[in-house]
Amino acid sequence: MSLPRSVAAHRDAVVELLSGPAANTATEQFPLLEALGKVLAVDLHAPLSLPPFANSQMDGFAVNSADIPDDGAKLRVAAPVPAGAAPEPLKPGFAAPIMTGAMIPEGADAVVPIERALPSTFPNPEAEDVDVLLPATTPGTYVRHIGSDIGEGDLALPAGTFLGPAQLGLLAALGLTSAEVRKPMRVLLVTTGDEVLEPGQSLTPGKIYDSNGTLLEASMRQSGLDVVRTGISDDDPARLRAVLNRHVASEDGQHRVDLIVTTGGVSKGAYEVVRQAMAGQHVDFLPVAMQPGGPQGIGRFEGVPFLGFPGNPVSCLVSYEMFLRPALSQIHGVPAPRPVQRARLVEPLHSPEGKHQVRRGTVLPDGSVRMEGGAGSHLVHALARSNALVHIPSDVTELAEGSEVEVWML
Ligand SMILES: Nc1nc2c(c(=O)[nH]1)N[C@H]1C(S)=C(S)[C@@H](COP(=O)(O)OP(=O)(O)OC[C@H]3O[C@@H](n4cnc5c(N)ncnc54)[C@H](O)[C@@H]3O)O[C@H]1N2
Ligand code: MOO
Repeated sequence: MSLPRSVAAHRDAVVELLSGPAANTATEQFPLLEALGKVLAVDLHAPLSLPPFANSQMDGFAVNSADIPDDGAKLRVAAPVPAGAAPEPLKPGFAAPIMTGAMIPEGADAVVPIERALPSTFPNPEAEDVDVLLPATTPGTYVRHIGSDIGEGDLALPAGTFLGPAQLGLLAALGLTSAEVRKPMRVLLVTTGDEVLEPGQSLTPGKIYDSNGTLLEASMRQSGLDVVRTGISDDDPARLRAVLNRHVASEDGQHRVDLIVTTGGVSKGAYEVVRQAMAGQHVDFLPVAMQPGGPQGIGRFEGVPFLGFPGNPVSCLVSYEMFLRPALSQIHGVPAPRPVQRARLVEPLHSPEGKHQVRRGTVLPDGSVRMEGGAGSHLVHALARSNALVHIPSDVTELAEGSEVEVWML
């Protein structure tokens, strides 16, 4: 039996597997919301400045600060400036009621908030010859200057940026309706097992529902991947091979998927469908010194990169988080790596010798971490309560309460 491979060595192998000539350099234009979770293909320069005009940060009075000496001044109230209006220039000695977001009139250089005015309420807009007493202010106070967020022509987002809510919000603020994105990497995801049923079917003795498909497709979609599902494969290797062949069949020399991920059928049972289906392919099945997620398959099926994750749901999630997700981050810059923190254990822990253990836990507001469930890789409920992966290095077998561990925030 081969010696277990270290977690780092297996991650390197996954990086190498996926680092070949870029499978897909094509780009596509997507409407903004459909670009969510995808990667910007080009450097994007701002077509306009933000803010596009100087505007008020407060409800108050737009003034020329030079009109108000240190001990304040009474100014004549000008026509009000609501948000959305293009105001008249401000005359000397006047103060214009102005609302948050409204354009600063020419001739004004500061805003005095309404709370600091006397009286501290806006006059009736119909009333004529009304005065207001205002304190001194300095140029620029409560003014949001044109281009103070980004200037027209400046780099708004570099190529390679992951488009999340904030980035799409920026594109919308710039008036854009679509984005040119990298055609996402396409993954064929196949869950396997005679015992596994689609959720929604009626559960008969000995069967369980497929959680791996949903868990991994959700993980992959969050990382911006395009996921193709085949339905659950039973334990017949010939049928699984046929399914894989159908999906990798070349079109004009182009593979239809960039990566195959399977779950289950990789360990030492009598019916290991994935192992059997890969006979004759350049695929290794090997133990990685990690728990859960020990048994792993890696290689190429008909030339297409292949990863075989073990069948237990938590093993699948941990395999994804420990190998595929970091490899994508390293190669493509997206998704962003999981935030890494240190946290204090609220309880003592044991860990098997020679294996990097990845437990699931909840990082609490005081910086400590509570384990959710035990080490078992079938504990999906405990996983669903967790917000972090808790790492216990392979050379550590005992940790006392209060010990510091590395956690990855999910
Ligand atoms: N004699 C040994 N037995 C096992 C070993 C070992 O080293 N020697 N390793 C154990 C470990 S660790 C793992 S992990 C599993 C890996 O097994 P497989 O990848 O072959 O997966 P299966 O046997 O098909 O399934 C394992 C487990 O997961 C459940 N499962 C499978 N698919 C799904 C799915 N889509 N959704 C939800 N649950 C699923 C399946 O019913 C099994 O309970 O092997 C151990 N055994
Ligand atoms: O490695 Mo298995 O994934 O512990 O259950």
